[in-house]
Amino acid sequence: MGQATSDTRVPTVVADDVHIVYKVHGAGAGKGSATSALSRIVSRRKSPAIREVHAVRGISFTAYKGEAVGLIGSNGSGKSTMLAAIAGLLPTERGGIYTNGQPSLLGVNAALMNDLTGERNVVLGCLAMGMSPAEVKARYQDIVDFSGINEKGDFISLPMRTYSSGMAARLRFSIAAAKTHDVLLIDEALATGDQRFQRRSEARIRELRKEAGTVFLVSHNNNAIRDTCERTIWIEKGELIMDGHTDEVVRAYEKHNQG
Ligand SMILES: Nc1ncnc2c1ncn2[C@@H]1O[C@H](COP(=O)(O)OP(=O)(O)OP(=O)(O)O)[C@@H](O)[C@H]1O
Repeated sequence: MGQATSDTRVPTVVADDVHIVYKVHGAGAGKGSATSALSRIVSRRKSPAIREVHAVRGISFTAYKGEAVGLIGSNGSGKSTMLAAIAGLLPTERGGIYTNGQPSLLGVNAALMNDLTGERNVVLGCLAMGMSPAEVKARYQDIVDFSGINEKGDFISLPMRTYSSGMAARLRFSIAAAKTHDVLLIDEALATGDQRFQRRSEARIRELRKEAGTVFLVSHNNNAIRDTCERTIWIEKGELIMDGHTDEVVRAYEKHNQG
């Protein structure tokens, strides 16, 4: 008999040689269009009608239940693209992403409705995440309190368009964090909000991890990554540079940025 393996971890996200290509239509093409007039001014070079951006190039990893995984890398390295692909929002050009459980993307662009009040958005957001009306009623006050939206007045009854970007991001996070997620994908949510809110959200992410799922966190804030994730994946130019313990990976990333 061979040696028994004792890996009892449950895989939640498997990325297998993932390639993602954006196809940008109308990049400078089209007779007489504003874009072509503009491109005549800015450049004499003829641009193709469709331009391809190969944003993710052969990334592979497996994430497990109970893990919080940080995604780091410089601007445009492919972190948000990878997150959107895990959420199932972008098709892969090559390779595949397999998820065990429902991924939820909580990002600065999560869909809330600007013309509706914070109150209505909390209810709709919770229903959209699959909560029953009774659950929404039971969780409503906790969500509003967690967001801190009402600390400086009755903002929750005002339309979301009157909120600052930080307030809106806090409300999005609070709605998404009210539910236990199989796979929770967070894009820069911790970078918004004041320090008190950041501490609250970091604590909530730790709870969400204990409650079962896997958390992915994209951030330029290395301290938030250190405090929240014990594993980190570093991406540059769409390629995986390093995948390991957060301390080691962040140290290498910081060293690379200093050099
Ligand atoms: N909708 C899009 N259409 C075309 N190209 C895109 C689109 N979104 C991103 N890209 C390109 O894909 C690459 C990766 O972008 P992505 O937003 O994933 O990077 P990122 O690491 O999240 O960056 P940042 O840290 O600046 O948020 C970049 O070259 C970017 O220009």
